[in-house]
Amino acid sequence: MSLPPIYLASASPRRRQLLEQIGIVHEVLRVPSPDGEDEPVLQNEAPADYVCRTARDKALRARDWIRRESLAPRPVLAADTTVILDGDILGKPADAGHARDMLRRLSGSAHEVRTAIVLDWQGRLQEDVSVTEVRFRPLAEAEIDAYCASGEPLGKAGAYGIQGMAAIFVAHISGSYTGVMGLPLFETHRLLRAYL
Ligand SMILES: Cc1cn([C@H]2C[C@H](O)[C@@H](COP(=O)(O)OP(=O)(O)OP(=O)(O)O)O2)c(=O)[nH]c1=O
Repeated sequence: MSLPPIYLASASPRRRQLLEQIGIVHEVLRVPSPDGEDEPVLQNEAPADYVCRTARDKALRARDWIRRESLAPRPVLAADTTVILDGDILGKPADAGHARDMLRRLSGSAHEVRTAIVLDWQGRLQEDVSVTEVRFRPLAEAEIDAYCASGEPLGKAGAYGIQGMAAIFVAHISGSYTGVMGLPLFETHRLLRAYL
């Protein structure tokens, strides 16, 4: 069944690649964001709420941008990926030192990766979320250093990319591999098929 073309409101090359993988015709919408950093967490906001709110905010910023720029109306897809360890949100690392701290924490234990997806069409927001448990084997200091020096942790939630060199850290996953990468394809296709 063919789906209409959509806007992908994301600067993430992974999300574009994943959407291409399942043949969804799309145009990348580059909505100017306040800065390239993670949105602040609100007081007493649970990680599960944070990831959904952030994805909704991205979709709503895209809605405003389409209106302001008088772009052709089309469904908008936005997403947010967050790594959660012991109830703490591990966002994108600010620098290599920050990445090293996160990887030390992830070493030898299991964490959760949540990716919220939001579809905005005809004035209504529809959302879904994928939840994946990822377990890292214990990491040696030297491999954490080498991984940080590679630059791969930057721009990625939790300071790693499962699709890159960090694949060798991942002992087990339970959930959605594409969700960890940034766009859960099963849930995304299901959402688009249900509402478009
Ligand atoms: C855990 C993990 C995250 N990531 C990436 C996916 C996301 O790009 C990023 C999480 O940041 P997000 O804030 O979800 O997304 P983004 O800022 O990169 O892009 P945009 O808001 O414009 O859509 O981390 C991986 O590529 N691989 C992984 O294994």
